[in-house]
Amino acid sequence: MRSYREVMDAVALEKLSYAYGTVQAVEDVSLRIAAGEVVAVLGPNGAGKSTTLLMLLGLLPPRTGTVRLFGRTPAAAVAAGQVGAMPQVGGLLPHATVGDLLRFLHDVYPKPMPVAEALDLADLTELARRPAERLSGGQAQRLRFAMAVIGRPDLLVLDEPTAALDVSARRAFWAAMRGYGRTVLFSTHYLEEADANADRIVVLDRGRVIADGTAAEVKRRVDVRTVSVALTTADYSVLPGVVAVHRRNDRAVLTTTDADETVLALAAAGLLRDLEVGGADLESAFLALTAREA
Ligand SMILES: Nc1ncnc2c1ncn2[C@@H]1O[C@H](COP(=O)(O)OP(=O)(O)OP(=O)(O)O)[C@@H](O)[C@H]1O
Repeated sequence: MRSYREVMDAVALEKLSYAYGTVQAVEDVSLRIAAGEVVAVLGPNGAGKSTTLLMLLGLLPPRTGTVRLFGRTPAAAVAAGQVGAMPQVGGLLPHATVGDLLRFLHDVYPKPMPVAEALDLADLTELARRPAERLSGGQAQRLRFAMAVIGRPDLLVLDEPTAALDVSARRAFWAAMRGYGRTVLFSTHYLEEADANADRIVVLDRGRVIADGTAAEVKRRVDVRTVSVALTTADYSVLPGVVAVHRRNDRAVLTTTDADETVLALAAAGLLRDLEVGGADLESAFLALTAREA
């Protein structure tokens, strides 16, 4: 029997796994997303983000595990018009105009939004008569977004929606996404982007969920600093807090999750020469987190 929660969650992934031949792409991923949440799936290249989203959409059959969207199978939820997706790449009919493409989709869905509303949401009103082949990369991406939302899906799934967009195109895209106001699941490589646009961040690495929480919680987990001292032959990797050791010229550069403990241990071991302590930026903190789980 299905639990109440399972019926109510927009997304319920239960112990999902997938392998391409011998490559284990996704391993034992369980995830629940409540209706209305905006969730980012964050991870480095090859972490398993796209594979997870393909299984979620019913486009790839899981080796093990189950997917439920609003308590239904992905196929049933998609057929009911509850799911809109923006794939990582996707052709647009080149000669059709922006308006034509949206009008066509409008007539396909059971409860669509007016074409004018989709144009407005994606900031494409001025470009309605433009053939799709003459859109810039950022404009084409906004058209894919409009095509994903025009059916008024309850769940929007976006796979790296801003890959290859410049800064201003990214900003316009996220403004459009935030205007939608329903359950959104998107994947990204960028911690900053997840932080700015999601209520919750799920960090995936080598096919597994390694962190799941609000941006503040995930950032706290990746609150790392660099401690550097004059290099000796000591084994720095065993010191408390240390997650990575780099040798740079005549210095040992330690990435640590607890700078105080690391410095105290360096002092106790007589290794405290020429100390420098610095902050790590968010991106290197995220890299340190994914490296630590290796
Ligand atoms: N069609 C395929 N055949 C073989 N291996 C694949 C295939 N697609 C993905 N993989 C492998 O599965 C793993 C997970 O890939 P996936 O595309 O899901 O990761 P990702 O997090 O979306 O990566 P990216 O950020 O690069 O898009 C990687 O090791 C990848 O090389």
